Amino acid sequence: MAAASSTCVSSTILHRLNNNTSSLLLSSTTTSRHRSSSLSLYSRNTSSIVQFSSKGLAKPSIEKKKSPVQTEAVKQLTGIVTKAEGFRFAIVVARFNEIVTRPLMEGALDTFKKYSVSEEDIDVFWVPGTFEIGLLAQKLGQSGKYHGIVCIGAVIRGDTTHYDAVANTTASGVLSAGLNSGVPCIFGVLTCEDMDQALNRAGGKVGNKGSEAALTAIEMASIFEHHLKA
Ligand SMILES: Nc1c(NC[C@H](O)[C@H](O)[C@H](O)CO)[nH]c(=O)[nH]c1=O
Ligand SMILES: CC(=O)[C@@H](O)COP(=O)(O)O
Repeated sequence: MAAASSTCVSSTILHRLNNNTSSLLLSSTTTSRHRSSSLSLYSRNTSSIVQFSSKGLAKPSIEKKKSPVQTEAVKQLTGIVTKAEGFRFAIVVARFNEIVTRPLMEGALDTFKKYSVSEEDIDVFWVPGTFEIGLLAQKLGQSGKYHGIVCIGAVIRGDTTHYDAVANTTASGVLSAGLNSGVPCIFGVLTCEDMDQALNRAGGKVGNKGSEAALTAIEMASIFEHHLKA
């Protein structure tokens, strides 16, 4: 097949392939004037090379993707939770559904103490509801007084769509507080269908999400303190 016609055919094939598949790179090489050009389609998604020639679609040769080589040179950095002494934390907790948020807050305090965070280095701030958490978390982060902010609330679905508004905006608010202040703000807010789900996560059979949030705060504070400081 002459190069031109094979290119024409190739572009047709490619057009069809492109319509049905994601990115494909086209490269056509002419092996010699007298031999048909071969078209190699490289799919970015895999390392497979599909070869076309005048004799039709050749059997694809699947190259086994090489896994990235792990070398000693690659640093793997994590937080060190056993070095929490001296870290200062704030807990912002919603009073709404206090029957749930208080045990969550107490779980966080227990975990901080278990990991040697001094009681003098922990401040607890009570806000009316979960929706109010984000703004205060950002202010506390921007104060420069804390290595981490634990945000605790319990949003429990009622009869209206208010749940979605509170739950979603609170998640965004806590994320923004961390991004805007540069201080880890940890999302320890329960979003539950009913009170049983909430109580099970506030020291019940599923554990204590407040305790988990405190441990996350220690790990993140450690990454910032031990790996990001100049
Ligand atoms: N329904 C829940 C609320 N609602 C109150 C809001 O958080 C907020 O205080 C109010 O909208 C005024 O801004 N709060 C929760 O923490 N949990 C709920 O289930
Ligand atoms: C998450 C809420 O705001 C919810 O508790 C309020 O209940 P309702 O949707 O019945 O007003």
